[in-house]
Amino acid sequence: MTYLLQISSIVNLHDVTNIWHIPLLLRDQKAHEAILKVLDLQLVGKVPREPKLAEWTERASKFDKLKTPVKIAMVGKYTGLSDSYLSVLKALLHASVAMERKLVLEWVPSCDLENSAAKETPEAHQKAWKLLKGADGVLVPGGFGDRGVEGKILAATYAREKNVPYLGICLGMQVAVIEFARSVMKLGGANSTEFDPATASPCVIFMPEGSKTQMGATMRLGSRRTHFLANNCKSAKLYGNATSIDERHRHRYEVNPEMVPLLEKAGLSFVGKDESGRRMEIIELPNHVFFIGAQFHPEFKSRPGKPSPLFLGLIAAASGQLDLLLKRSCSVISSKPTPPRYSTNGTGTAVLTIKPYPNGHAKKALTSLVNGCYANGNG
Ligand SMILES: NC(=O)CC[C@H](N)C(=O)O
Repeated sequence: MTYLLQISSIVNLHDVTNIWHIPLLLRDQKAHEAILKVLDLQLVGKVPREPKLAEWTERASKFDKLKTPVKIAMVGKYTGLSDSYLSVLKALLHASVAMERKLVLEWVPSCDLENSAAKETPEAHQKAWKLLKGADGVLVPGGFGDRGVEGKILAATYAREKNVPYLGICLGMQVAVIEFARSVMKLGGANSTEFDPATASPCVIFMPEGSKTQMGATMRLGSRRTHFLANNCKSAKLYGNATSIDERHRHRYEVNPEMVPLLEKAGLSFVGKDESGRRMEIIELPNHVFFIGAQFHPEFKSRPGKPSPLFLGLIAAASGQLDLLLKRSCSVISSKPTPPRYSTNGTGTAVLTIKPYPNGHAKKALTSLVNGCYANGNG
């Protein structure tokens, strides 16, 4: 069979400084017109509308110009395979762009932080700790299985004790709870039953409605509602003083509701819960510069022009801009929500000029944002 390919249907995508330039290359070569033609979606007698890419263009070109770095240590298991954490990586990039910082990501294999690595692989151990200690912020992403968990717990201890900004996602929140129980409440053997089914202090447990024998379709998945219980907490402010938010989930274990009163008494705040009030969604340490854990995955809803509020908070805290961000975020929300908008104040510092969208998801792309830039230029 012979296909006739129209010359107008051939586009050339050469290497660009960052991936956000690609839609612009497509537009320049009128790829949108070719696609509409092939799909027979052209309006008769009308010229195809030009794609609205002004904000996108601004972001793509500013992306290339960012200089001030923000260094984030990503403490995980598959640090050799960045694609395993692609959504997290992109969410960090979106937030860095919004906060006008060049993202420098340090991959820290959690196993290498563990005490056993000091003997077995001393060089890797030293390197991992050097990377962690050199970072402006720490992120512990989601994960399954016990390999490297003790290293993640050590990273949480480090961030808590040294007042280094910390964002824990799903497993990253669970390890922060385990760490708090062990170090602050002195419950030495505290653990998740995922890693130690016989632990005497099960601060993270298997969810009652789950099934251990049937792995398919038994996870708590998808979009669920979180209700904020304290509106003076950082996360509620970051979400524009929202009373509730919808974020996406993917987990089998949860913070043990029976242990919550004890954890709270010892100083850990559970600021977001599900509608039943028994399922913990967000933790915070009130006296820490930024120590937040979320049972959900905020990275899944992050977009280039509307960064996830929790990622924005991490990057803001890691770059000394959190106070400013929170001050603006907690101003009165109008009945008609508007997206957060930033401009520069001439010193390269981001200034939030418009109140955030209450559910944390801006309806349109942020304007006046200078770029964040991940080292490989991809994003
Ligand atoms: N996505 C995750 O991080 C899951 C965390 C943990 N393994 C659980 O199933 O609850």
